[in-house]
Amino acid sequence: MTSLLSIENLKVGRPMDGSFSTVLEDVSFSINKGEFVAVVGESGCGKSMTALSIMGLLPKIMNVHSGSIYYKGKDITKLSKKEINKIRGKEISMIFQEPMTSLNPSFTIGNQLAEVFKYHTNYSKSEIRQKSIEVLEQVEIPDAKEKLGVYPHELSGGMRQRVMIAMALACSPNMLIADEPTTALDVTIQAQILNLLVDLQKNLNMAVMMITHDMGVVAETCQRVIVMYAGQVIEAAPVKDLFKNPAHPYTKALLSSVPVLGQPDRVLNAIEGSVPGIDDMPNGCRFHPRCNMATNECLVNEPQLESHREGRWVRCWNKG
Ligand SMILES: Nc1ncnc2c1ncn2[C@@H]1O[C@H](COP(=O)(O)OP(=O)(O)OP(=O)(O)O)[C@@H](O)[C@H]1O
Repeated sequence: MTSLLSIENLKVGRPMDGSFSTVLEDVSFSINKGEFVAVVGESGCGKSMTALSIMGLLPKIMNVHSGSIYYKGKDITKLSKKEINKIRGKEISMIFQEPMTSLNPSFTIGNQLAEVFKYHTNYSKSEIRQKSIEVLEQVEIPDAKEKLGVYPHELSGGMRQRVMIAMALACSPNMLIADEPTTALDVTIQAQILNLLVDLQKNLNMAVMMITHDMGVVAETCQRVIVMYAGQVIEAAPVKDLFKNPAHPYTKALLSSVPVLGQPDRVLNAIEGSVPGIDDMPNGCRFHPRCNMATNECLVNEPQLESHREGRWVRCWNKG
């Protein structure tokens, strides 16, 4: 299968007085056309920075130090602002955790959708109105025509997230990045939004990269999983293989901290310790201080991300 997006040895961070404080180190993975991929890991592992690197939206204090992000074969880290603006929102779109922080409270839903179309298309006013209704219907918002005239605060959290998805879909992107899209929603609404994302991915043959903490969500929605730890990819595998047979001790620990329905006696293990900060990285394997399988080699030498069985990649000296 050909990759739609391919990240190769990406290093991102913050230049400081002649030194470089790294938040992403040697990040490599790819996403195929129409594929639903989850990026998981604890808070601070670099999931959002990876997404923002793809979007060309890193915080001003950070930059791409080295490596590449190929989109349709072109390295988008080398594009000018003008060139990346043409891709962002049109070919690759992103939705965030809390729609209220992304929607402008002073403008109607119709106004905000119109802005997206005006920026990326040459549609007339009436075409924009028609397309806006169509895209709201696509995300299953009832009474789409009437909703064009309402303000974000007049909608529920779930409806606001649907509006954000509609704005992201407006120009039929090839790829949608969803950063914790359901975290701010209650459980029943979460399930509806996830089902919607899965349906859209299938019906539109759109690639989805979903960032989440929730392994339950991963099991139900995704085809492949990228596990990140301390700014690196430590495992990548098809979802069934990962759940059945996790190879990295961190992935095993993440999975053993998730409750399973019908297994009330299962012991849940919290992962002791915390993700190291960017200026506090241990030598050797970054996970070794928290790993119950660490050997002397892990303390000294940094493992590389290596192919491990078909379709799987693992960064560990003791992969199981
Ligand atoms: N604006 C920023 N300025 C400086 N450092 C930042 C900034 N945003 C994130 N970082 C640092 O970059 C690293 C990666 O953070 P990132 O937000 O990508 O993690 P994450 O895995 O997405 O976490 P979460 O699940 O909490 O969103 C962390 O060490 C974090 O402290």
